[in-house]
Amino acid sequence: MPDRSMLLRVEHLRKVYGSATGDVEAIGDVSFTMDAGELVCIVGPSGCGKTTLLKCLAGLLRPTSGIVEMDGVPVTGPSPAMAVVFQEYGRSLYPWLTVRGNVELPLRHKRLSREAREKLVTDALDAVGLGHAARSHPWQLSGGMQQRVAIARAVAYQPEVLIMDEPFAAVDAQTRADLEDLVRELHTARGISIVFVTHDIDESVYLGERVLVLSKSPTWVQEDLAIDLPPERDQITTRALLRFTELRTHVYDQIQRAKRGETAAAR
Ligand SMILES: Nc1ncnc2c1ncn2[C@@H]1O[C@H](COP(=O)(O)OP(=O)(O)OP(=O)(O)O)[C@@H](O)[C@H]1O
Repeated sequence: MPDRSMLLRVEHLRKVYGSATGDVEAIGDVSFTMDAGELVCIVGPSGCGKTTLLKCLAGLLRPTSGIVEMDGVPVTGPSPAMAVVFQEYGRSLYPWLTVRGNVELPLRHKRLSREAREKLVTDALDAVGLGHAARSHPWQLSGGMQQRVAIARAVAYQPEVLIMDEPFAAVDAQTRADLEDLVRELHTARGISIVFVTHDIDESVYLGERVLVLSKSPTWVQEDLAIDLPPERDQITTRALLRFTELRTHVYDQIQRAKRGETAAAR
Protein backbone atom coordinates (compact mmCIF):
# COMPACT_ATOMS: atom_id res chain seq x y z
CA MET A 1 0.00 0.00 0.00
CA PRO A 2 1.44 3.46 -0.87
CA ASP A 3 2.35 5.86 1.93
CA ARG A 4 -0.56 8.08 2.74
CA SER A 5 -0.38 11.54 4.19
CA MET A 6 -2.71 12.93 6.82
CA LEU A 7 -5.60 14.80 5.23
CA LEU A 8 -7.98 15.60 8.07
CA ARG A 9 -7.26 16.12 11.74
CA VAL A 10 -10.05 16.54 14.25
CA GLU A 11 -9.00 17.17 17.81
CA HIS A 12 -11.18 17.62 20.89
CA LEU A 13 -14.03 18.90 18.77
CA ARG A 14 -16.98 20.11 20.83
CA LYS A 15 -20.21 21.66 19.65
CA VAL A 16 -22.85 23.17 21.89
CA TYR A 17 -25.99 24.61 20.31
CA GLY A 18 -27.49 27.54 22.16
CA SER A 19 -31.28 27.71 22.19
CA ALA A 20 -34.07 29.51 24.03
CA THR A 21 -34.80 26.34 26.03
CA GLY A 22 -31.17 25.84 27.06
CA ASP A 23 -27.90 24.66 25.60
CA VAL A 24 -27.64 21.35 23.74
CA GLU A 25 -24.21 19.71 23.84
CA ALA A 26 -24.33 17.76 20.56
CA ILE A 27 -20.63 16.86 20.27
CA GLY A 28 -18.78 16.25 23.52
CA ASP A 29 -15.17 15.49 22.56
CA VAL A 30 -14.39 13.98 19.16
CA SER A 31 -10.86 13.29 17.92
CA PHE A 32 -9.69 11.32 14.91
CA THR A 33 -7.47 11.64 11.87
CA MET A 34 -7.96 10.58 8.28
CA ASP A 35 -5.31 9.96 5.64
CA ALA A 36 -5.56 11.05 2.01
CA GLY A 37 -7.18 8.32 -0.07
CA GLU A 38 -9.14 6.74 2.80
CA LEU A 39 -12.85 5.93 2.87
CA VAL A 40 -14.10 6.41 6.42
CA CYS A 41 -17.69 5.66 7.41
CA ILE A 42 -19.34 7.22 10.44
CA VAL A 43 -22.20 5.49 12.25
CA GLY A 44 -23.86 5.97 15.61
CA PRO A 45 -27.19 6.03 17.40
CA SER A 46 -29.93 8.23 16.00
CA GLY A 47 -29.42 11.88 16.94
CA CYS A 48 -25.85 11.32 18.13
CA GLY A 49 -24.49 14.28 16.21
CA LYS A 50 -23.38 12.82 12.87
CA THR A 51 -24.68 15.71 10.79
CA THR A 52 -23.31 18.23 13.27
CA LEU A 53 -19.89 16.60 12.99
CA LEU A 54 -19.99 16.64 9.18
CA LYS A 55 -21.00 20.28 9.12
CA CYS A 56 -18.07 21.13 11.38
CA LEU A 57 -15.72 19.13 9.10
CA ALA A 58 -17.06 20.92 6.02
CA GLY A 59 -16.72 24.36 7.61
CA LEU A 60 -20.48 24.91 7.48
CA LEU A 61 -20.72 25.13 11.26
CA ARG A 62 -18.27 26.66 13.71
CA PRO A 63 -17.28 24.31 16.55
CA THR A 64 -17.60 25.59 20.10
CA SER A 65 -14.03 24.44 20.70
CA GLY A 66 -11.44 22.10 19.27
CA ILE A 67 -9.63 21.82 15.98
CA VAL A 68 -10.56 20.76 12.46
CA GLU A 69 -7.58 20.84 10.11
CA MET A 70 -7.33 19.95 6.46
CA ASP A 71 -3.80 19.47 5.13
CA GLY A 72 -2.54 21.15 8.29
CA VAL A 73 -4.65 24.28 7.77
CA PRO A 74 -7.56 25.12 10.14
CA VAL A 75 -10.99 24.83 8.51
CA THR A 76 -12.78 28.10 9.23
CA GLY A 77 -15.43 28.09 6.49
CA PRO A 78 -16.55 26.21 3.39
CA SER A 79 -13.46 25.19 1.45
CA PRO A 80 -12.94 24.43 -2.25
CA ALA A 81 -11.01 21.38 -1.05
CA MET A 82 -14.27 19.77 0.12
CA ALA A 83 -17.51 18.87 -1.58
CA VAL A 84 -20.62 17.76 0.30
CA VAL A 85 -23.39 15.44 -0.93
CA PHE A 86 -26.55 15.50 1.19
CA GLN A 87 -29.45 13.08 1.42
CA GLU A 88 -31.91 15.53 -0.11
CA TYR A 89 -30.73 15.43 -3.71
CA GLY A 90 -34.07 16.87 -4.87
CA ARG A 91 -33.41 20.10 -3.03
CA SER A 92 -29.74 20.31 -3.98
CA LEU A 93 -30.32 20.37 -7.76
CA TYR A 94 -31.62 23.35 -9.72
CA PRO A 95 -34.71 22.25 -11.69
CA TRP A 96 -34.31 24.97 -14.35
CA LEU A 97 -30.78 23.81 -15.24
CA THR A 98 -29.96 20.72 -17.27
CA VAL A 99 -27.97 17.88 -15.71
CA ARG A 100 -24.89 19.31 -17.39
CA GLY A 101 -25.69 22.81 -16.12
CA ASN A 102 -26.08 21.53 -12.56
CA VAL A 103 -22.72 19.76 -12.64
CA GLU A 104 -21.02 22.76 -14.23
CA LEU A 105 -22.39 25.45 -11.93
CA PRO A 106 -19.89 25.23 -9.03
CA LEU A 107 -17.01 25.07 -11.51
CA ARG A 108 -17.82 28.61 -12.59
CA HIS A 109 -16.19 29.76 -9.34
CA LYS A 110 -12.93 28.13 -10.39
CA ARG A 111 -10.50 29.80 -12.76
CA LEU A 112 -10.76 27.31 -15.59
CA SER A 113 -10.92 27.63 -19.34
CA ARG A 114 -14.24 26.66 -20.92
CA GLU A 115 -12.63 23.59 -22.47
CA ALA A 116 -11.21 22.44 -19.13
CA ARG A 117 -14.59 22.97 -17.47
CA GLU A 118 -16.44 21.04 -20.14
CA LYS A 119 -13.98 18.19 -19.94
CA LEU A 120 -14.42 17.94 -16.16
CA VAL A 121 -18.21 17.88 -16.54
CA THR A 122 -18.15 15.24 -19.28
CA ASP A 123 -15.71 13.13 -17.34
CA ALA A 124 -17.76 13.33 -14.11
CA LEU A 125 -21.01 12.47 -15.90
CA ASP A 126 -19.33 9.48 -17.53
CA ALA A 127 -17.95 8.39 -14.14
CA VAL A 128 -21.47 8.19 -12.70
CA GLY A 129 -22.94 6.61 -15.85
CA LEU A 130 -24.99 9.64 -16.87
CA GLY A 131 -23.26 10.75 -20.06
CA HIS A 132 -26.47 10.03 -21.98
CA ALA A 133 -28.61 12.25 -19.70
CA ALA A 134 -26.54 15.44 -19.88
CA ARG A 135 -29.27 17.43 -21.60
CA SER A 136 -32.13 16.24 -19.40
CA HIS A 137 -33.47 18.21 -16.48
CA PRO A 138 -33.36 16.79 -12.94
CA TRP A 139 -37.13 16.39 -12.76
CA GLN A 140 -36.99 14.04 -15.75
CA LEU A 141 -34.77 11.63 -13.82
CA SER A 142 -35.39 8.98 -11.15
CA GLY A 143 -34.30 9.64 -7.56
CA GLY A 144 -31.22 7.46 -7.96
CA MET A 145 -30.22 9.28 -11.15
CA GLN A 146 -30.68 12.64 -9.43
CA GLN A 147 -28.37 11.54 -6.66
CA ARG A 148 -25.84 10.50 -9.33
CA VAL A 149 -26.03 14.06 -10.68
CA ALA A 150 -25.27 15.40 -7.20
CA ILE A 151 -22.31 13.01 -6.96
CA ALA A 152 -21.09 13.99 -10.44
CA ARG A 153 -21.23 17.64 -9.40
CA ALA A 154 -19.08 16.89 -6.37
CA VAL A 155 -16.62 14.77 -8.39
CA ALA A 156 -16.26 17.40 -11.15
CA TYR A 157 -15.28 19.90 -8.49
CA GLN A 158 -12.22 17.73 -7.78
CA PRO A 159 -12.32 18.09 -4.02
CA GLU A 160 -9.61 16.65 -1.83
CA VAL A 161 -12.32 15.07 0.26
CA LEU A 162 -15.88 14.14 -0.55
CA ILE A 163 -18.23 14.39 2.43
CA MET A 164 -21.48 12.42 2.15
CA ASP A 165 -24.32 12.71 4.67
CA GLU A 166 -26.64 9.70 4.38
CA PRO A 167 -26.69 10.18 0.62
CA PHE A 168 -28.69 7.04 -0.17
CA ALA A 169 -31.28 7.11 2.60
CA ALA A 170 -34.06 8.19 0.23
CA VAL A 171 -33.57 5.71 -2.63
CA ASP A 172 -34.82 2.15 -3.06
CA ALA A 173 -32.68 -0.85 -2.08
CA GLN A 174 -31.52 -1.81 -5.58
CA THR A 175 -30.57 1.74 -6.49
CA ARG A 176 -28.83 2.03 -3.18
CA ALA A 177 -26.68 -1.03 -3.94
CA ASP A 178 -25.73 0.46 -7.34
CA LEU A 179 -24.84 3.80 -5.75
CA GLU A 180 -22.76 2.07 -3.07
CA ASP A 181 -20.78 0.39 -5.84
CA LEU A 182 -20.39 3.74 -7.56
CA VAL A 183 -18.87 5.19 -4.37
CA ARG A 184 -16.50 2.22 -4.06
CA GLU A 185 -15.53 2.69 -7.72
CA LEU A 186 -14.86 6.43 -7.28
CA HIS A 187 -12.76 5.61 -4.27
CA THR A 188 -10.71 2.74 -5.71
CA ALA A 189 -10.35 3.91 -9.33
CA ARG A 190 -9.88 7.63 -8.63
CA GLY A 191 -8.41 7.53 -5.14
CA ILE A 192 -10.99 10.01 -3.85
CA SER A 193 -10.96 10.47 -0.06
CA ILE A 194 -14.45 10.04 1.32
CA VAL A 195 -16.17 10.62 4.67
CA PHE A 196 -19.50 8.80 4.53
CA VAL A 197 -22.17 9.10 7.22
CA THR A 198 -24.84 6.43 7.29
CA HIS A 199 -27.52 4.94 9.53
CA ASP A 200 -27.00 1.60 7.83
CA ILE A 201 -24.53 -0.71 9.59
CA ASP A 202 -24.16 -3.10 6.62
CA GLU A 203 -23.52 -0.16 4.31
CA SER A 204 -20.79 1.18 6.60
CA VAL A 205 -18.99 -2.18 6.63
CA TYR A 206 -19.43 -2.77 2.90
CA LEU A 207 -18.08 0.67 1.95
CA GLY A 208 -15.54 1.57 4.58
CA GLU A 209 -11.89 0.95 5.16
CA ARG A 210 -12.61 2.23 8.64
CA VAL A 211 -15.82 2.66 10.58
CA LEU A 212 -16.00 5.26 13.33
CA VAL A 213 -18.73 4.34 15.80
CA LEU A 214 -19.94 7.40 17.67
CA SER A 215 -21.33 7.33 21.20
CA LYS A 216 -24.70 8.82 21.93
CA SER A 217 -24.79 12.59 22.32
CA PRO A 218 -22.72 14.41 23.66
CA THR A 219 -20.61 12.50 21.21
CA TRP A 220 -17.15 10.98 21.34
CA VAL A 221 -15.59 8.26 19.17
CA GLN A 222 -16.61 5.00 20.83
CA GLU A 223 -14.60 2.89 18.39
CA ASP A 224 -12.36 3.36 15.37
CA LEU A 225 -12.68 0.00 13.63
CA ALA A 226 -10.48 -1.14 10.72
CA ILE A 227 -12.49 -3.01 8.09
CA ASP A 228 -10.17 -5.80 7.03
CA LEU A 229 -12.22 -6.96 4.05
CA PRO A 230 -10.56 -7.32 0.63
CA PRO A 231 -10.53 -4.00 -1.29
CA GLU A 232 -12.28 -5.57 -4.28
CA ARG A 233 -15.88 -5.71 -3.05
CA ASP A 234 -19.11 -6.74 -4.64
CA GLN A 235 -22.60 -6.92 -3.28
CA ILE A 236 -22.90 -10.70 -3.37
CA THR A 237 -19.44 -12.07 -2.57
CA THR A 238 -18.42 -9.50 0.03
CA ARG A 239 -21.70 -9.60 1.94
CA ALA A 240 -21.52 -13.43 2.01
CA LEU A 241 -18.11 -13.45 3.73
CA LEU A 242 -17.97 -14.70 7.29
CA ARG A 243 -15.77 -11.70 8.13
CA PHE A 244 -18.46 -9.33 6.82
CA THR A 245 -20.98 -10.91 9.19
CA GLU A 246 -18.54 -10.71 12.11
CA LEU A 247 -17.83 -7.03 11.45
CA ARG A 248 -21.47 -6.05 11.03
CA THR A 249 -22.38 -7.92 14.22
CA HIS A 250 -19.59 -6.13 16.04
CA VAL A 251 -20.68 -2.68 14.82
CA TYR A 252 -24.31 -3.47 15.65
CA ASP A 253 -23.28 -4.50 19.16
CA GLN A 254 -21.23 -1.33 19.58
CA ILE A 255 -24.16 0.86 18.56
CA GLN A 256 -26.41 -0.94 21.05
CA ARG A 257 -23.81 -0.27 23.72
CA ALA A 258 -23.54 3.34 22.61
CA LYS A 259 -27.32 3.72 22.96
CA ARG A 260 -27.12 2.35 26.51
CA GLY A 261 -24.20 4.67 27.26
CA GLU A 262 -21.74 1.80 27.75
CA THR A 263 -18.13 1.98 26.62
CA ALA A 264 -16.52 -0.11 23.88
CA ALA A 265 -16.58 -3.91 23.82
CA ALA A 266 -13.48 -5.97 23.12
CA ARG A 267 -13.21 -7.09 19.51
N1 LIG B 1 -29.65 23.90 15.13
C1 LIG B 1 -29.76 23.19 16.25
N2 LIG B 1 -30.11 23.77 17.42
C2 LIG B 1 -30.20 23.06 18.56
N3 LIG B 1 -29.95 21.73 18.65
C3 LIG B 1 -29.61 21.09 17.52
C4 LIG B 1 -29.51 21.77 16.27
N4 LIG B 1 -29.13 20.88 15.31
C5 LIG B 1 -29.03 19.68 15.94
N5 LIG B 1 -29.30 19.82 17.26
C6 LIG B 1 -29.27 18.75 18.28
O1 LIG B 1 -27.96 18.18 18.28
C7 LIG B 1 -28.02 16.77 18.43
C8 LIG B 1 -27.34 16.09 17.25
O2 LIG B 1 -28.08 16.36 16.06
P1 LIG B 1 -27.60 15.84 14.63
O3 LIG B 1 -28.63 16.22 13.63
O4 LIG B 1 -26.20 16.29 14.38
O5 LIG B 1 -27.60 14.26 14.86
P2 LIG B 1 -27.62 13.07 13.79
O6 LIG B 1 -26.83 11.97 14.39
O7 LIG B 1 -27.18 13.58 12.46
O8 LIG B 1 -29.18 12.74 13.75
P3 LIG B 1 -29.96 11.63 12.89
O9 LIG B 1 -29.53 10.30 13.41
O10 LIG B 1 -31.40 11.91 13.17
O11 LIG B 1 -29.57 11.86 11.45
C9 LIG B 1 -29.49 16.43 18.59
O12 LIG B 1 -29.78 16.36 19.97
C10 LIG B 1 -30.21 17.59 17.94
O13 LIG B 1 -31.47 17.80 18.51
